[in-house]
This record gives sequence, C-alpha cells and structure tokens, in this order.
Amino acid sequence: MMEGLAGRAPRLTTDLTALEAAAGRVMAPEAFAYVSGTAGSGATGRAGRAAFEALRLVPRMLRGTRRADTSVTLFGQRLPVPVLLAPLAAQQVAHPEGESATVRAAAATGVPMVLSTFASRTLEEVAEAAGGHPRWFQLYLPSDRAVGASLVRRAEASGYGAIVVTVDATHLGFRPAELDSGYSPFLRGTGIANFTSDPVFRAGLPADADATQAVLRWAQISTDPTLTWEDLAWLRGLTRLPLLVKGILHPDDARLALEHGADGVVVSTHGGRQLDGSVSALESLPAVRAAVGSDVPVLMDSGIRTGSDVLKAVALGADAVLYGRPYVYGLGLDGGRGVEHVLRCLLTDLALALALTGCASLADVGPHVLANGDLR
Ligand SMILES: Cc1cc2nc3c(=O)[nH]c(=O)nc-3n(C[C@H](O)[C@H](O)[C@H](O)COP(=O)(O)O)c2cc1C
Ligand SMILES: CCCCC(=O)C(=O)O
Repeated sequence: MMEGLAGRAPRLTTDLTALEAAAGRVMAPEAFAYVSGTAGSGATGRAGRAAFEALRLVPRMLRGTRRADTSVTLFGQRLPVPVLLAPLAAQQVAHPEGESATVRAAAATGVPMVLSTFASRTLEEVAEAAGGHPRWFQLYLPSDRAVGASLVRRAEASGYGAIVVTVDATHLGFRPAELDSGYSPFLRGTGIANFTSDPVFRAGLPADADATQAVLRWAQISTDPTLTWEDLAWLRGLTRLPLLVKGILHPDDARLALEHGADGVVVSTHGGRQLDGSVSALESLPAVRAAVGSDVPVLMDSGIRTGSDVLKAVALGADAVLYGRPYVYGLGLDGGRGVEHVLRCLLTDLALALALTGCASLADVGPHVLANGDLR
C-alpha cells in the first residue's frame, strides 16, 4: 500500500478536518500524536475551538466591495493578512526539510514565520531559506542566560524582525499522548539544532561530547522554571528588536509585560498543551486588549482554523493571529507545497469572509460584526 503512495502527492484537501486526518495517516504515529496532542483531558484544546464556534458573524449586504483589503500594519511592517505562522517546534518530525520548507512556503504567500527556539533547523539555515522574507524568533529563555543572549544575538545578526518570548511553558504541561508513548522529538535530538550550533552552548560541553551529552545538557538548560518578570526586563535590555510576550491570559499579566519592557503580547493557551482547564485565548482577548489600550500590538492564537476565525479574533481586539497546527499537517502531507496549500486556503477563505461580512478592509471589523443577541 505504501508503494502505491510513493512519488504521488497525497491528496491536499481544502477541508481542514480531512486534512488533519490525512496527515494522521501519512505522518509517523508518534510524530502526529506529538503535534496534535493537548494537555490533560484536552478541555482547553476543545475550549479553544468552542470559543470560536460560539461566536457568530452578522454579515451586511450590497456594500459593493469587489475585493476586500486584508492587509494590516504591524510594527511598521505591512502584512498581506493579519496572520503569522506560529512557532511550532521540531518540524522535521513532519518532513525532513522541516522549517526550511515551511519558511519557503511562508515566503511564497507573504505570511511571516515565527521560528521556534526548538526548531530542527538552525535559525541561520532558516534565514537563508527565507531569502529576505520577514521572520520573527520565538525565544525560550534558557536557564543559562549566556546561551539565551547568544540566541538573541544570532537572531539579530540573521535578520529576524522581533523576539517573541514564550512564558507559558516554563514547566511542560501534562501531555498523555507524549507520556504514554515515551516519545519526545527532543530526546531523539530533533529540535535542538539552535543549541548544538551555538558556540556558547558548545563551550559548556566537553570537547569530545557525543549527541547524548548534548541532549542531556539541552534538557538541563533549555527552559527555566524560575523565570520572573525581572528576567523580561533583563531581556529588554539585551535587544532593540520589538519584544513580544507569548502565553498571556490575564489582563494583569499583559500590563506586567508592558511594565517590564514588552512591545506587544500574544494571548495564547499554547494550543491547549499547557494548563488543561484554563480559559480559552479568545475569552481572554477582550480583557487583554482593554488592559493594554488600543495602541499596543495584541496577537492571539490557539484554535484559529478558518478565515472567519481570524475575523472573530480581530473583532475582539487582535491585530493579528498566529496560525498553528494546520500548516504542520500540510508539511507532513507534502512538504513546502503542503504548507503553501494550507496557507493559500486560509488567505482565500479570509478574503472571502471579509467581503461576505460586508467589510472593505480589516479596519471595518469590530465588535459590531458579531451577533450580540440584539439585532435591533
Ligand atoms: C507541535 C507543537 C509545537 C509547539 N512548539 C512551540 C514552541 O516551540 N514555542 C512556542 O512558543 N509555542 C509552541 N507551540 C504553540 C504554538 O505556537 C501555538 O501557540 C499553538 O499551536 C496554537 O494552537 P493551534 O495550533 O491549535 O492553533 C507548539 C504547538 C504545537 C502544536
Ligand atoms: C518546552 C516546550 C516544548 C515545545 C513546545 O512548545 C510544545 O511542544 O508545545
């Protein structure tokens, strides 16, 4: 049966549920479980989708819009859509080219990519594959701060346009799929390329260290459960790049992020992979927007699947969203072509959703496009 598939692109459907199922048939079972998995009972993962599905758009008719303008400006940069690729670790579990294929697809569609600290390709390799296309770097601040500083320097030197520091995974969530299979890409050495290529990290290893020693050292220092807001202030002092804090759900944490030097926040539940039973990102979004005011960039992720989802997030105060798992399913199905396919679907769906809502541009999208039970 596998022979029958060889050399032929698996069917790239435009139906995301079918696409995920197809990826589940093509990807290695433990890799698919890692990507699709959530924490605990999966309640927060489901709540992420339920929050979008519970909201309804109320479209307006005959506004004469030939083509809706989906572009947006973020940190002074014009983006064709209010969408960036979310940082997803260890993408070689889906395809041998990993993040290099992803960034080429991102470049072909104009969607910026946020590269994970735990990418399976080095940030320099991905910069080269990007060929000047905008990218941001997601930082897990290691407990060895000198390694963290080195990662930031490398990101700056390679032309990454912002640092997104993730604060919701200083402890790894309780993830049954990973625990039961005993599978972790990182323990197999996938997703630590930015460390093994780092001179400061390597200096902390014996000269004759083997791959196992590198993985063990990575496991010791790669995240830091003792992080506090003071560390964010330290990071702020390290770089002039825009600094965003990813993983915010409480409005007071959004305020604290700004007080400690952040330029923006990403409201996120990490796709339901961290605290099971937490509030959904979409539920938190309006309060976070209110807390930071109208001028601070607020992004959100966790559950974005359709063009209408993007509009709903924008209506509740997001400047842009991060698109997650679906593009890795595309990568698993057909490498960079699969990622490009998934992105083109989202872009087309978004442009149609905006036009069908009766909005000429994203500036026209606000709470008024959402049903509030009172249509007088
Ligand atoms: C397989 C996988 C790996 C991830 N790795 C990272 C990571 O390295 N850094 C990070 O900040 N978030 C990471 N995330 C979280 C995503 O950036 C994003 O918040 C989440 O995928 C959004 O949920 P959705 O994909 O269901 O829309 C990861 C998510 C998945 C599914
Ligand atoms: C410590 C986090 C590992 C990568 C990640 O963010 C994820 O799997 O969700």
